[in-house]
Amino acid sequence: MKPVLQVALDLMQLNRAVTIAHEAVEGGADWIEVGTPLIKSEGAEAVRTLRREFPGRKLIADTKTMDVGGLEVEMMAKAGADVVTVLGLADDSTIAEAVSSGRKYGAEIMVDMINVPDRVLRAKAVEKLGVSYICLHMGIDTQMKGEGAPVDILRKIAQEVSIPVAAAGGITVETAPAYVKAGASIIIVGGGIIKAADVKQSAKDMLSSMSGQKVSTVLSKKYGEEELFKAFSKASTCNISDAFHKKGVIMGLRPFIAEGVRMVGRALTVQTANGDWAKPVEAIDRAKPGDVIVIDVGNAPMAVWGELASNSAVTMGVVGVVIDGAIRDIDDIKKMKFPAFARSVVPCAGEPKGYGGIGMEVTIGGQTVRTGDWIIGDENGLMVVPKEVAVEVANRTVDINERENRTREEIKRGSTLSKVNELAKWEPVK
Ligand SMILES: O=C([C@H](O)CO)[C@H](O)[C@H](O)COP(=O)(O)O
Repeated sequence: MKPVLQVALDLMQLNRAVTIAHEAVEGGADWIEVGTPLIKSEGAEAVRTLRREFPGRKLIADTKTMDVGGLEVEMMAKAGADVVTVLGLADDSTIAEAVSSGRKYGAEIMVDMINVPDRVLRAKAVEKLGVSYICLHMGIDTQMKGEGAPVDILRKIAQEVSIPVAAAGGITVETAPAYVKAGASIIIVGGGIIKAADVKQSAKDMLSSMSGQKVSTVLSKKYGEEELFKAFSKASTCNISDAFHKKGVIMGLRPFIAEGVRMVGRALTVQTANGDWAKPVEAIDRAKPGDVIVIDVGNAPMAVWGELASNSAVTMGVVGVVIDGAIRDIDDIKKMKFPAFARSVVPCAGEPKGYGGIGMEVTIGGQTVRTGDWIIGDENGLMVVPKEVAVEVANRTVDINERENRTREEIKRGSTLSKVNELAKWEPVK
């Protein structure tokens, strides 16, 4: 049987959700999910509204019920939901009450296995409680660490239960086919559709992908450790700053970077003294392709880097230089389009005496930088992302960038930033 496409309306704003739902249904989406964020922002009114907008179409209220299953299912069923989600982590009595209430008020129960330790065992157990669907789900925050819903677990669940199994969690046109092949009857997609400028086409593409056709997309899957260069190259330092909660911004250095160029690389750190260019230049020979040489010279006035060092760096595949101090030959360096960030430009350099060292932790523009940390720079400025959190920050960065693309599309259609975000409604009351 053809798998069902369920579009998850994970938005705060109900009017946006209705518009996106219509576009998704025009693109062929089968079921409509009132996403958890939408239920938390608008309550049962969101379910009522979407019920009115889509009479006869399967409507899922993603309440993620953890307690008081009977009452929550009653509320959602009365508001028009056909399916209500309950967490697999909930007590059996919560799930049993939800099933009873669903039978009374006309709603089926889908059990969301998010963060359940043994999902196969739990799926078999809840099936006995009378639920109608099992959803193998990797939550959005967990996805940001580069993890998708495990296909092998889905396959095992599908083999062990006789009720339909859904898959959810960062699914894109690249990853959907594997879940269908593993036995998923329902493919639940949020960001992989609702972030698109053209939601209708995105839903069509998802359905094509689910039927086995090769489809390309601008909406990204989540990235792992080995794909961070690609991930950080997809968005600006502004997106990174938003994703990293304004941490990691290297202050006070001037960008000497060509328009539209983004410097992305892993730091190779250097410490030196005023004007001493020995260790900065020796670091070039120790660098790996894709490194950014990051020099701590304590904002000293004499240059420790110039055009010859930049040409050497290009030879070694170094992608840029960051100097908490002075640079020279900036006219030539700009002509080379070699990304450079420095506090000042001067004509004078010092002597190669060899003070300092290579590879140690340094402080640049108020930020700690270690060899291996990610350094990203563009015309907006310079960021450092510690290696330990780089996967999560990179995925959140790409997500922010993609959500902005949808906002931009709605502005293009005649809205404004404050209207799209309903700023007046959501100004903090305290
Ligand atoms: O249930 C969901 C999540 O917990 C936010 O409420 C999403 O609907 C589900 O993860 C599908 O959305 P994507 O992961 O963005 O495809």
